[in-house]
Amino acid sequence: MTGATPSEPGFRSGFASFVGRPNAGKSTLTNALVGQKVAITSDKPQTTRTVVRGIVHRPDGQLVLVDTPGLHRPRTLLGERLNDLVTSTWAEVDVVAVCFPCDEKIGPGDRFIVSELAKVKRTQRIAVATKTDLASPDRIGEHLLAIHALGEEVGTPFAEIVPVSATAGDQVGLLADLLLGMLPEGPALYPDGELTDTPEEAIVADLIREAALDGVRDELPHSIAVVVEEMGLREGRSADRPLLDVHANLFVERSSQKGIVIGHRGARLRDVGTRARKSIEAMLGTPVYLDLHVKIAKDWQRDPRQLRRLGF
Ligand SMILES: Nc1nc2c(ncn2[C@@H]2O[C@H](COP(=O)(O)OP(=O)(O)OP(=O)(O)O)[C@@H](O)[C@H]2O)c(=O)[nH]1
Repeated sequence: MTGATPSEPGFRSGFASFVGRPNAGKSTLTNALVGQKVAITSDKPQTTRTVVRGIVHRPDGQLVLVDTPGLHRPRTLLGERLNDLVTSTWAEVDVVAVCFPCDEKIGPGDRFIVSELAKVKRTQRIAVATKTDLASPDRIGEHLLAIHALGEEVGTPFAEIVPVSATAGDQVGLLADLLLGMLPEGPALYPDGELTDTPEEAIVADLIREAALDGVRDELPHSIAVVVEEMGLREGRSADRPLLDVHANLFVERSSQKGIVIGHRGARLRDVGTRARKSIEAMLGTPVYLDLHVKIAKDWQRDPRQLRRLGF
């Protein structure tokens, strides 16, 4: 199979999705497999709102990773929509890989996800024990047994259980081999070299949101949305000195939150802008002028009209 070209028999292609409780390491694993930062990571739970696809290109196949938000008990309209998005994604992919972080015990949240997943019939499922670098070998062994027991308990045993560390790069290649082997034979779905089909605006919005969330300890984890209003190369610049103009709005729910985001005399917003600009530049390889405004969209998580406007 190795060495097959995208049109040859033996070439495999398809979709896989990482699921798991918030902070399980799904985005980091997607990035490690793709080899470039495409999905946002954050030490705050539930930040992955956009479905971002990372694409792993190999001589013997093409693996498209669909990065879904974490499933959680819905408390708002946004929460319900996110859960719908998660389950409909599961039914459309070839493999779902459930991530269980080694530094945390299996809990009711994991059981909920696995029993929801058991209802999706066609999809193959494997388990990934993530963050092995944070646990002792004994603890990892215990964790693998607990994952196995959970699969048995819900009546849908995992086809494989793979321990990995995305940050240390441990077993990431093996996981890629395994996922690829589970895909059907078929031609490449995306052109070679393409890493993601998410519009650049969405990636840029995620990077700005990531910068804005960073350091706001517990004040507003779920209350920030970013919309890129306009993005384009500035006219009149020579080809060797391009400048990308990005105009974005950062939405919060209340004026108290606006104060937190902006900071004393705008210091925090300036800092967010600088960090966001640097990560956009690193991602797109072009100098960026970032024009960032903070706006209030009152209770946007509960308002269908606002949700639509903000792209949910
Ligand atoms: N030490 C270690 N940390 C990791 C590893 N993978 C992820 N992390 C960290 O765990 C945290 C959560 O990782 P994410 O990849 O954002 O988790 P996620 O499952 O996508 O989270 P949500 O978007 O909230 O669902 C981040 O601080 C990561 O840096 C790993 O292999 N080792």
